[in-house]
Amino acid sequence: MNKTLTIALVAHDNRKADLVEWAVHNAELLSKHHLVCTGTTGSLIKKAFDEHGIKADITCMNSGPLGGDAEIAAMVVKHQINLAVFLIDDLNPQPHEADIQMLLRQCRVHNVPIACNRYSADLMITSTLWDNDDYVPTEPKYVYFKR
Ligand SMILES: O=C(CO)COP(=O)(O)O
Repeated sequence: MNKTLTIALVAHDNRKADLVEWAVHNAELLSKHHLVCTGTTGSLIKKAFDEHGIKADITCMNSGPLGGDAEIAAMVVKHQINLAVFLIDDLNPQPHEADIQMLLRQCRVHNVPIACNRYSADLMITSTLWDNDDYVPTEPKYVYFKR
């Protein structure tokens, strides 16, 4: 991929091992991009990258329950995120469910690709569309009533 992307990486506690493993597996590619993570996810990815001698540009926001998802959602709204990988723990409740839904919703509203499993993440980071200047993503066509 020739473009430099800003990629959000977020995982719930029970999915962090999975995301760290995925990030290390794809470190060569990820190290060419800017990574924005929620606090704990980012510190674990940094640690794993350090252990493997991988240099990467990683920005850590607040921890998810303390507003990290909300900060990344705000970046999505401002079109500062090109791609998000969000491994959600679908089997346990989270105290900040509202923020999680907000991040997912803002990615849908602003047409930001978001992978919620590793298979989707693999497909998204290997897509040739990133470098295809003729490809223009179709925006969602919402019909809504203005109040
Ligand atoms: O809770 C999260 C996402 O909803 C992740 O936050 P942390 O990476 O800080 O654990």
